[in-house]
Order: sequence, then structure tokens, then C-alpha cells
Amino acid sequence: MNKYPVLEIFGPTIQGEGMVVGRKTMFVRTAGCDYSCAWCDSAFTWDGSAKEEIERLTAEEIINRLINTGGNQFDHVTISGGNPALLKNLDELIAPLHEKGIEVALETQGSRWQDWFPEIDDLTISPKPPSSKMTTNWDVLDDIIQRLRTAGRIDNTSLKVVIFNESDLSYAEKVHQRYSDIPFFLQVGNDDLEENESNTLASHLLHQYEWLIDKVVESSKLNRVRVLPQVHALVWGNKRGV
Ligand SMILES: C[S@@+](CC[C@H](N)C(=O)[O-])C[C@H]1O[C@@H](n2cnc3c(N)ncnc32)[C@H](O)[C@@H]1O
Ligand SMILES: Nc1nc2[nH]cc(C(=O)O)c2c(=O)[nH]1
Ligand code: SF4
Ligand SMILES: [Mg+2]
Repeated sequence: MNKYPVLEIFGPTIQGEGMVVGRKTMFVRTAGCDYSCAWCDSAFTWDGSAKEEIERLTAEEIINRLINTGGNQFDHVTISGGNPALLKNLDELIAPLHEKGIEVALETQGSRWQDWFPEIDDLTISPKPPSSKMTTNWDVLDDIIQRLRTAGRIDNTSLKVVIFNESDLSYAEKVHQRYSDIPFFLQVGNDDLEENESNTLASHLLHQYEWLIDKVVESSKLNRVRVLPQVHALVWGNKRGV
């Protein structure tokens, strides 16, 4: 049996971001990332600070943990990280969830393809803008989108770009123009990961949201798009496991 490095299993909560925002869901957060974004809100998955908390679990153990935690109060599981696309054979987790009538979503940055991507019900690809300090490999991203097209999975796919500044907006325009038929989400960047007063953070993020809305309204290249905050950050602030 394959084992997967898992840092958190939590929920039910709501999906706070993107294409299925508001959907009641459980989360499985895997450890390890091939990126190190300057503003990563889940840096504990890759910076070594939580390495003692990483558990190596089989698919069966993950499902048992999901059921022990969420009971029968869920029918949707979101796999995030870190980058879950570093893991081969995740189909061993996805197929038994589907057999139980549970839908599966994935959060990944579009830096790696895995053959199980076509099994995902809600696939969010979140390429990283300049503020992250990461560079997009456009050949890899093109290849991922092309494979999803070939597999007939574009209806299950969305693109989500986090925005902190004007250069990020130009990057977002480029991504949207390149893959113009794919549902496109702009997401407010949380630039205050140290704030532990959730009301203070929420009012700051709402101002950032207003700024982002204004910018998107102004742009002639960002028309068929959706602009969203991270709803969980507005409700629970920087708390982990929500
Ligand atoms: C923590 S990542 C894990 C999945 C994958 N590594 C990725 O980046 O897509 C989940 C989502 O959170 C977003 N995110 C990370 N840090 C953020 C921040 N400070 N503000 C807003 N969104 C952030 C990422 O862009 C991504 O869309
Ligand atoms: N509620 C909630 N929604 C989320 N959407 C994406 C998340 C992530 O960290 O991948 C996340 C998260 O951590 N919590
Ligand atoms: S790709 Fe995702 S998990 Fe990895 S560093 Fe960037 S935001 Fe964090
Ligand atoms: Mg998060």
C-alpha cells in the first residue's frame, strides 16, 4: 500500500476559495512543495517547521481519519498542500472516495502533471504571479491544460491567481488570455499572515478586496472573471485547520 505524507485532516468546513467557494468540504493537507512562495499561507507544509507532525498514511487510513473527524456530515473532500501533485498514485485515495459518493477537489499550482488529475471533480490550478518570487514554466502549464482538454475535463477545471500588486494583475491578464475558455478567478492576497486578531485581518482584507475589485473593473482584459476573497480568512483569520 502506498503511503502519503499528511499534515492535516480537518473539517467539515467550507471551501473558502475559488470555483466551489462555499461548498461544505473536508480538507486533506499533504506535506511538501516544489515551490516556496514568498507569501505562502501554508509554509508549514514545506519549511520544516511542522516536520514532526507529518504522518505517513495509506489511502485507507486517510479515509478512516476523514470519517472519524467528519462523520456522515460531508460528501466532498478537498486535497491541498503543499503540492499534492508531487504524489503519484493518489487515485488510490480518489477512487474509494468516489465509491462512497464523495466528490474530490484538488488545489495545485500547475507545476506538475499527474495521471490521476482527470479523476478530480473540482480541479483548481493556481499559477503563481511575480509577487510570489516563483517563475511559471509555461510549457508545463500548457501541457497540463492540454492533457485536461484531451481527457474532456475542462468543465471540472478552473484557474485561480492570487493578486498582491499591479504586476500580479498583468500576470493574471496574461494567464486569462492564454487559457481564455477556462473559468478564471482572481483572489485577494493575504499580506498579513502574522495578524492573530481575526477582526483586524478581516477589515484589512476587505479593503484589499475593494482595491482588487476596482482594478478588475478598470481592466479591459479581465471581463469573464470572478473576484473573490478567501472567505475562511474573513471568518476565522489566520487560524490553521479551518
Ligand atoms: C496553500 S496553496 C496549496 C496548493 C498549491 N500549492 C497551490 O499553491 O495552489 C492553496 C491556495 O492558497 C493560495 N494562497 C497561498 N498563500 C496565500 C496568501 N497569502 N493569500 C492568498 N492566497 C494564498 C495559493 O495561491 C493556492 O491557491
Ligand atoms: N476553508 C478553507 N478553504 C480553503 N481553500 C483552499 C485552502 C487551502 O489551503 O488550500 C483552504 C483552507 O485552508 N481552508
Ligand atoms: S505553491 Fe502553494 S503550497 Fe507551495 S509555496 Fe506556493 S502557495 Fe505555498
Ligand atoms: Mg489555505
